[in-house]
Amino acid sequence: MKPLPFVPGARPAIIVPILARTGEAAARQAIAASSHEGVDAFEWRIDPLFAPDRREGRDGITADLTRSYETFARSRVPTLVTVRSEAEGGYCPVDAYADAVSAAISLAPEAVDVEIGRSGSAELFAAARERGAAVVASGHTWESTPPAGELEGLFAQMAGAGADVAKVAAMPHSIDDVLTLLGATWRASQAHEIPVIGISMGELGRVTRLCGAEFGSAATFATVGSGSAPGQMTAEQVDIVRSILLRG
Ligand SMILES: O=C1C[C@@](O)(C(=O)O)C[C@@H](O)[C@@H]1O
Repeated sequence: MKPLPFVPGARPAIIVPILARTGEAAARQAIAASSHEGVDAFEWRIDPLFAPDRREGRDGITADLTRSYETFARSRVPTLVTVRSEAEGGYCPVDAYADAVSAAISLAPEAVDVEIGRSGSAELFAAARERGAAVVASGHTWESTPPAGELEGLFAQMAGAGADVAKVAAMPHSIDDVLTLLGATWRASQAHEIPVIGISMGELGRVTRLCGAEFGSAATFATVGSGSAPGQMTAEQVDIVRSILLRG
């Protein structure tokens, strides 16, 4: 288990997703979540601001982002800013994706999520680097869990593209799928220099959110309040298991 470049400390990180329709609501959630000691990073999911039913326009969104990010920047907790596209289970239309990630990068957060499967991802990697943000490359398969070779190929593609962190999330339909994801995560953690994150979603995959670090995963997404994906557990629950596994 390698530590994330944007999180101090070597223990598996607890990342709390912040998902709200406005920047102001997101900032309020971040303030509430920062009082939990076990929280190592926020993931501000800004894609709801780019949803097709929003009417602010790009200038209004930029103003909301900039104003609200001040709260994140003042926090002791580092922030990963994520735009999840509609293609991978989020709210941002694919044709607005690159522009939305550019807006995320211009906030100069500690880290930015870039979906490896979107066109223009290489340029976004470079832009994030230039701004000093670590790149968390990501790939999600919501329908099923691909075979181990494909999952390992995805991790390798991310590492080869120069990501600082490689993250893969897949939906299981059986315990075999969960084991496939855990095995691929373990082998990727041994094969690449960068930290990897492997998540099996839904009820079946919950064990990967609690014990993923034992299989080489550097972080887990856990909630304070509402969550951002099926199967997420509370930060409190994950923190208890983490301290048991670390024998702390
Ligand atoms: O990539 C991920 C992982 C995730 O999908 C999960 O299953 O916990 C939650 C998302 O918010 C995040 O961007």
